Amino acid sequence: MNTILALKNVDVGIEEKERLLTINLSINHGDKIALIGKSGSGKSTLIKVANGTLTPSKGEVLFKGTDITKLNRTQRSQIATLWQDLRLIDEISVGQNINTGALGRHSLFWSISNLVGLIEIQKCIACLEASQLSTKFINKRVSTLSSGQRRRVAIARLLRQESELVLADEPLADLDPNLSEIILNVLLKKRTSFEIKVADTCIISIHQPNLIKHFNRVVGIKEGRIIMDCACSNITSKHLNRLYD
Ligand SMILES: Nc1ncnc2c1ncn2[C@@H]1O[C@H](COP(=O)(O)OP(=O)(O)OP(=O)(O)O)[C@@H](O)[C@H]1O
Repeated sequence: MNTILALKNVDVGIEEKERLLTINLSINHGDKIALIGKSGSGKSTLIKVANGTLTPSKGEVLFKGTDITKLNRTQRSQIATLWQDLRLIDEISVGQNINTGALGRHSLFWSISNLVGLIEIQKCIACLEASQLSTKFINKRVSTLSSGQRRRVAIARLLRQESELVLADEPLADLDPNLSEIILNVLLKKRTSFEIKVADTCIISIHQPNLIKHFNRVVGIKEGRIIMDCACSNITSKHLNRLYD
């Protein structure tokens, strides 16, 4: 099994409130993981630990065998995150925001050029199309967009990173059912007609249990502990009741 990311005996928040407890999770190349659980169960916390921005109080996180805190810039750029709060830059355009997804692969000169004016427009257009946003948005400021449009800009930025691993925290929030299904199919690489490389491996937190059939693995969190980790074909209503009661 080709493990991309491993969380080993991870605890978060011992001194305050416990947010994650004894998390052991191996993510293998090609896994498409639905991360589910009640609000406040620890999904966002797990995603932040998995991308290295939140340091566990105990345990370790390894990306392809290397301690996540010791990754260089190129290795780090292989992990793309869609943040729950999106973290878009209101003052620049949609296209420029999308390009920030590629900063990890480029020089400081490239970053500055992107701030002066939009560059590599074709790549931005491919990401916009994959995110189901019209190219007419490319020069608009993100501050003028609706919440669902902003989320899709963040998804386009995620795709622009062309990473090996995607960690997406509620990418389908604010989206209607039709768009949710299309975007999910893009993130799961089931819809591939775009000029953009999509990661083979992903963890996607969702609040819609009816969508777990699209994934091949389901991880369920309850009160900071993983209480379910299995193939989605094995999930029963009993599992879901236990998770959400
Ligand atoms: N910055 C923080 N400092 C301290 N505790 C936090 C912080 N962020 C979250 N928590 C707590 O950690 C627990 C898990 O929160 P988390 O955001 O990971 O849940 P979640 O499953 O993503 O919830 P939701 O579905 O509502 O987004 C909650 O009890 C929350 O109050």
